[in-house]
Amino acid sequence: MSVNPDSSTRTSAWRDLPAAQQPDYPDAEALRAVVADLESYPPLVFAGECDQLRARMAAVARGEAFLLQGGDCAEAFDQVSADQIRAKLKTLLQMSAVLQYAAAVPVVKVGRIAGQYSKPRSKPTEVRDGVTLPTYRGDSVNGADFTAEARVPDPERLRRMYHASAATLNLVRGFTTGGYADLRQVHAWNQDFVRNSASGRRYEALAREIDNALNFMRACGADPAEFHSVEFYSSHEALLLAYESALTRTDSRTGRLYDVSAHMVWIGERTRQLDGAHIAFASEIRNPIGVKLGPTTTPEEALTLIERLDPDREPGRLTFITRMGADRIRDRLPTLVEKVTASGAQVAWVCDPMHGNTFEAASGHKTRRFDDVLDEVKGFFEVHKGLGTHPGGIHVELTGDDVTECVGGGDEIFVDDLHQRYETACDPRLNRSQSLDLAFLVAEMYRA
Ligand SMILES: O=C[C@H](O)[C@H](O)COP(=O)(O)O
Ligand SMILES: C=C(OP(=O)(O)O)C(=O)O
Repeated sequence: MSVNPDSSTRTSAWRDLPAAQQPDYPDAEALRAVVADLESYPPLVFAGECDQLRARMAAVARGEAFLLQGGDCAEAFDQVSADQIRAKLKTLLQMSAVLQYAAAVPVVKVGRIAGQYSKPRSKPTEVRDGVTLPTYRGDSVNGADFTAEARVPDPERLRRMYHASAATLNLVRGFTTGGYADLRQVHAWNQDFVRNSASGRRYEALAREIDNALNFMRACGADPAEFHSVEFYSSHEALLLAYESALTRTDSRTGRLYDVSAHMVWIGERTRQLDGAHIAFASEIRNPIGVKLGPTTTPEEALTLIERLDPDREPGRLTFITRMGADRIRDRLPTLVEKVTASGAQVAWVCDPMHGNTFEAASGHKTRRFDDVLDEVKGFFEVHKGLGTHPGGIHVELTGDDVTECVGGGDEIFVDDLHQRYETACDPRLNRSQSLDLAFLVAEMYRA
């Protein structure tokens, strides 16, 4: 199929370039019709909010704030429910409270949420019991069921992605501004969790301290609006260019193009080719942009990415999300950071400790060791401390549910437990307890 639907008015350079990891739609006309509809739909976010996030990310790049970016590896259409969205949000709010209080740093909160429906894959096909079918590429592309019918890419799924994103974002906005995210709720976020988990109990002790601090401030007459709601932003991988491009709009204030499918989008490790369509697309939009950098990234590539995506060297515009693997971060990251810093660019450096640490357990489950995740974050902090640069944040795959997908953590999950609640649509996520453990440990590292 072509990602070059004629109906678009947003002609741009990316359309003539090779686009990796795009679905092979059997019906080009059906794709064109969906894209035309998407082009007419209202934006999911406002350009002004993207600018606000860019300003927040500029503080991260300058070393004045910390990014917490997290959520599902792959959102799924059948999981757009109040319970699941609330659980994810609660986990992120708890992590953020830990970081803000224990590390005393402003936290920029960004979900992998309300649009994270598309997955780049290592292989185009999957084989089970001798049967070969196209690989599952996320609910925005095809179905996860292992049947020939489910695996056919269906452009109607792009429309469902838009509606699922809109419903999710609507609830997220309700939760974050309607009282649920009020700091007075620090205990409520933990209520269902505290009794049976060590990290829950540790959190509860911290929540009591926050409560005391709030009471003290209130007694002093200070009760700022910032305590009653939370700035929360959405993000996802800008993978499907037909969708992302259909959701670009010209901002009436500035005349610039924004991808209004999310506040921030990132370009993945598999699609960041310098001469490819994804980088060209990202260079044309004004949103804050992330780029994943794996262990093979050369300093020259990083510098060219800066040239393409942040030619004005604007702090907050570009975030490098490194995902090297625990065994390589101390070796690969220093040169990249050194050369980028020497170039004068002020990017935000963020650690994704998940994607370089995946392995297959004997049971066949894809998993990650909590200790490897932690070790990669430690390596990230060590490198930045050594170079005098700012460890700007973490980017994590997590869920608010008590799944058993990653091994280890304080409430330890063993390899033999993986089958119990292995629910991810793609890669293994930290569960709530592991996420909180990570937040406490990161707070300690940041403070140190
Ligand atoms: O989340 C990232 C990728 O989509 C995922 O790691 C790819 O997994 P695969 O190697 O099973 O295709
Ligand atoms: C695919 C992802 O990561 P990466 O591009 O780093 O492999 C992801 O974050 O979902």
